[in-house]
Amino acid sequence: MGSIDGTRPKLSKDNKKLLKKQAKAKHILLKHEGIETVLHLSQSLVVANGGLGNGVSRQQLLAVLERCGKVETLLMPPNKPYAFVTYSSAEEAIKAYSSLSGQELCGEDAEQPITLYLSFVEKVVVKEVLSPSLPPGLIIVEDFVSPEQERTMLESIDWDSETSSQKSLKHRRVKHYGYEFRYDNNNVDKDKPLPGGLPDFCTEALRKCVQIGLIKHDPDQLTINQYEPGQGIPPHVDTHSAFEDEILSLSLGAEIVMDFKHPNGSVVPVMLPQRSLLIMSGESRYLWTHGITPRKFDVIQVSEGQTVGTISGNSGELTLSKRSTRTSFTFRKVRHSPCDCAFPSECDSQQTQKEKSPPTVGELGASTLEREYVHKVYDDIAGHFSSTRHTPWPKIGDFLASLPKGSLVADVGCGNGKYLGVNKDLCMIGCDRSKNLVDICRERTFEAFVCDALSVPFRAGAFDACISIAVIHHFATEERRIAALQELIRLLRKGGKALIYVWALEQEYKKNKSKYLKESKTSQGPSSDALGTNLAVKAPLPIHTNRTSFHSQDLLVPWHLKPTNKSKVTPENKEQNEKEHGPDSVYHRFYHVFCEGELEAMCNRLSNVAVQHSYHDQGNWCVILEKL
Ligand SMILES: O=C(O)CCC(=O)C(=O)O
Ligand SMILES: [Fe+2]
Ligand SMILES: [Zn+2]
Repeated sequence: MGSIDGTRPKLSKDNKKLLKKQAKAKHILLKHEGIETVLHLSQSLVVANGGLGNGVSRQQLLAVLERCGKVETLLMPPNKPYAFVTYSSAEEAIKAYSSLSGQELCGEDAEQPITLYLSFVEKVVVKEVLSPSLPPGLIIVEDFVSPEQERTMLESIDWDSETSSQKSLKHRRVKHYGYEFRYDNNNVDKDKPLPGGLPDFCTEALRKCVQIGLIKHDPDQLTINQYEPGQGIPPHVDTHSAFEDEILSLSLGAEIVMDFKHPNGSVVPVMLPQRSLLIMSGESRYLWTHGITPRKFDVIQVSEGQTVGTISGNSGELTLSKRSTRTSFTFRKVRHSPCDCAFPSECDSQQTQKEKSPPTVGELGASTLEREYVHKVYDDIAGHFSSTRHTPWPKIGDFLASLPKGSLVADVGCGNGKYLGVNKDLCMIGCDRSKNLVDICRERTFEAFVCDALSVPFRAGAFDACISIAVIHHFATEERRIAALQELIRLLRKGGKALIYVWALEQEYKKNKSKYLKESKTSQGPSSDALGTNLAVKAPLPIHTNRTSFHSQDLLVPWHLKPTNKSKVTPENKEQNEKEHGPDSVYHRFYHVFCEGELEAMCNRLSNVAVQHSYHDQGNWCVILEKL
């Protein structure tokens, strides 16, 4: 406000801008990270925009901070857009606060300079995560080949000879020997070995593997992957039925961090030093995915002697390492009989056998089921349903708040439009299968239209972000759930984000009951046992008792319709309702509730996305995806 009382010194335009930006940075820190800044002076500061996540390295930030005094500690949490510095005295911290706030810095990967904003913090608290241990069955042998051998091997690759076994994939260059690996079916043509077998320049390294007893099988397939900085490979499990247990990967040319993920969501970043050999076997080969995040820098440990293995979560020891060209030699042995590993959930050999038993909900059955038990029901209960859906969930609000101003966002399955208006800085468009719900959105003056989530009439890559809240669990088969996911991803531009929520089988997580279980009320109406309606008899699926734990993944969930202002009960529609849904007006919605890891595993099967975050929120499994 343009104060003219003359008591306050007039701030320059630049100063005002700085203060405004600083206030905004403080607000974001508090809102997203729970970091509380203080007004009084202290020895510690938070440096907003000075984090590893901003592409700022420890060395770079230290150099700037040390101009103002002696730095006692500098904590840089992995992937975060801030760092914490503690000076040996408050005077030094004050000096830093006044001279560095608003200062521009060119990050290591800078296209644009970033601006630092400093604020005082009482004390520095960062959740220290214990250094994870390596996934079981994973071994790294350092200095597996000599620098001379490395050079010979790299120089011997004939990238120029155009063969079908060499492809320039979007994310990296590849070349196959022994057998061609097909990226369309993630398998090899076992009866079509490539002429020439494995090249001679590998013989020495392979002999060493056998000699020191590292492997049981002699590899007969080699894939050479070459990654430029910024390139990677999506998380995957090498197809069980394609290759035997041990998979070897020799890292040449440069080090890189490979991420291993367990289906329960835990991620273990593993440093693969230059000239090291990685051996994946057992659980690490069959159950964990491995992948390389496409980026130009890795977060690594500064402490010397820590060049191999897992990266600690200790933010006092982390920095960035610039990637350079890495060439990996992945050796595998083609499998000629079905896999009988101990991890059937990830095993394609063991799944095919399962799929031979008759499906419970066939493809044709699936769309009929969805029509009767999802689309029609939502249309009938729209008014009442909408009256129970008003408060946006905080984490979904946070996701929307994190998107840049002006982002174009699709809410696929928007229901009553609960999220369409939560962030006025976004341009949001909703769609839903239920016309009555879409009408409610329009009454609320939101942009919304009717469409099916399997086919959203927008051009591919049109959106900066998408949300899919409580939608995918309404599809009756896995293929349709994957198709819905793919459609969502199709809408995203490269680098675009999607937030997905599905209902969880596990309604109690880490000893906490979800809101759904806690809200158990006696007024919830009859339990499933009392529902002897026609529908229940026709329904091929178990009927769930509301506010209790789930006993099956595919089920019908009752909805007890109560009249609302919008859906006034007239004698006529009461009669019609009772005819169709029994005297209680109980409707049933089909759900497939997801078990732990299921949503993430589904996402990981898609080649063009990376799961950025995966969590449990109020009885839902949730992921944030980025389109690659
Ligand atoms: O580059 C690597 O080390 C891994 C390559 C890989 O996982 C694959 O080709 O399946
Ligand atoms: Fe692999
Ligand atoms: Zn298997």
